[in-house]
Amino acid sequence: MTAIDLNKYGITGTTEIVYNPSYEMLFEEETKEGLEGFEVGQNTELDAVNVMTGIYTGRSPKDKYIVMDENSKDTVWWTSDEYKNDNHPMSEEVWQTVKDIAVKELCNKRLFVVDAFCGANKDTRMAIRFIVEVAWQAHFVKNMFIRPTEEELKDFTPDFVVYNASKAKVENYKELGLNSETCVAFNITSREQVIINTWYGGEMKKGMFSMMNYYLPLKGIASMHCSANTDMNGENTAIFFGLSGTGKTTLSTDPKRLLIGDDEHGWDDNGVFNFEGGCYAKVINLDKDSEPDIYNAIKRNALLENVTVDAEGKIDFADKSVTENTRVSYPIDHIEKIVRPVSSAPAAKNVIFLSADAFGVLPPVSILTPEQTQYYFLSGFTAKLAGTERGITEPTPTFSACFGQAFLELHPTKYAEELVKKMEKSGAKAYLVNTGWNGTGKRISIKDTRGIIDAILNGDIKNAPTKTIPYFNFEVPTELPGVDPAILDPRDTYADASEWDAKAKDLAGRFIKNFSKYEGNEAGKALVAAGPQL
Ligand SMILES: Nc1ncnc2c1ncn2[C@@H]1O[C@H](COP(=O)(O)OP(=O)(O)OP(=O)(O)O)[C@@H](O)[C@H]1O
Ligand SMILES: O=C([O-])CC(=O)C(=O)O
Ligand SMILES: [Mn+2]
Repeated sequence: MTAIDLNKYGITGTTEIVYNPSYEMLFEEETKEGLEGFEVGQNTELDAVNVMTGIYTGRSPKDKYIVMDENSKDTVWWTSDEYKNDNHPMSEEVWQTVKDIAVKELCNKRLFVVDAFCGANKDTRMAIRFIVEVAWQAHFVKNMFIRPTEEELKDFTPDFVVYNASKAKVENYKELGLNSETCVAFNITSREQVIINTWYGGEMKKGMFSMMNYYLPLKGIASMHCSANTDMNGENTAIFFGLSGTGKTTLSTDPKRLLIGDDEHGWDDNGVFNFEGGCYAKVINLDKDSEPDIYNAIKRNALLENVTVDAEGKIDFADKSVTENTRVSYPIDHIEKIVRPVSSAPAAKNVIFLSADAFGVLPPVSILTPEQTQYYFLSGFTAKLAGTERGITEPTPTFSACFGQAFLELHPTKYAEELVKKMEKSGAKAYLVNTGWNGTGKRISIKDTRGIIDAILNGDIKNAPTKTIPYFNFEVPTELPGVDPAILDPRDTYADASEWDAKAKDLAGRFIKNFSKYEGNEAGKALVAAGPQL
């Protein structure tokens, strides 16, 4: 076993280091006698362990901080009154205090240390060292990040260190001017992340994604919250942007194509590459027949989170009593059709923006002009359903720049600039795909959406007859093979088209209002004409 010295991080008195545990070892650790509380894992009928992640079953953006220092002060896109975001500044003094809390928590313990990579390309990847107390957190990062070979581990020198002190609390947070006892802080200069009082693994996954989003665009590489796949020859690459729940994981897992990755990618002069070594799929209401590949990926070494499991290990995927955000992480090779051995492929030819529109306004597919591409990328629209089940209340519109505002460390226009450059070079076309609702009150079926995606990827959409949708000026096909023609013009899904009209005007107004934050400069102003018009 590689000798790891934690003293240099200030972590002293370590009783044992479990270094890069094997999957067998993780299974033993997660299910061994004597574990308590949220450390307990339970094996299930699918032979994957399920864990409860604790109070936090999702990320905590209000507790996210970045150290403001000489290096970061003029580069990071800080939150401001004009444009609020999740990049809250932290002073170097407060950073030292929270780091001390984390280090103290990790002293005199038996710890798991996982060394892994973020980024499939050797020249731009980050070597990350995760120091955690909880076995399943080690399992989560082993699944989600790129697992080094024995050879790579021999001379592994971390570029970034993550101190996960999920069991600690920032007791004096008020005094420190922080939001709560929970803290997720990044130091871009010393290249460290500190996590306190949240057990949720997504803070490590999306934390390192945020760091890639900082470092890569500054090197001229696009860094994107998207899934990606390519054809069986590894030639016709597509990327799928979208906020949570819009279908990145579902639609990129396609038995006809090779998966590159389901959530985080870079795009450099050689093409599109995955940051991750695994996938993180939603499992709420997971259906074996409509999503066989994801279902079959749930086996030994996959890790379920917050799923309801009975004493015999029987899983109830329909139960959302713990959270709607039930998940499974699995190493990417649990999916059969993937790009091997490195998760990368040539530049994308098709760029798809996924939006789950709960207003029932957006067409299921729109062909975007280059200007519309920029406008809708910067807008990053999706809608969440407020009410859970019956009696749908108000849909909640979300405008999240670049379909991933929570993870952007630079100004959104920087990501748009890099994407446009790459798209121009490869001659890529962009489409806006509504995976949400229409006038029927039902969600557009996965079958119809898959038919639309197929038509984009095999070029059928280029030969389809089209029409223009008012207010948005979207060009939409009127027929596509394998897609119900009655849904392609959203107005046709309403008993009375004037209903669509009223909702469309309302949504157009929301876009216009949201976009005003980009109108401070000439480039932003120039894009207004590409957006909805009232
Ligand atoms: N037409 C549709 N297209 C895509 N997904 C759909 C559609 N209708 C229903 N769904 C459901 O919506 C969910 C999409 O979730 P998915 O995990 O693919 O989103 P995601 O974009 O990967 O989110 P995250 O960023 O949180 O991982 C799935 O549960 C899927 O079954
Ligand atoms: O990490 C994920 O896949 C879920 C996600 O996008 C988020 O954290 O908002
Ligand atoms: Mn996903």
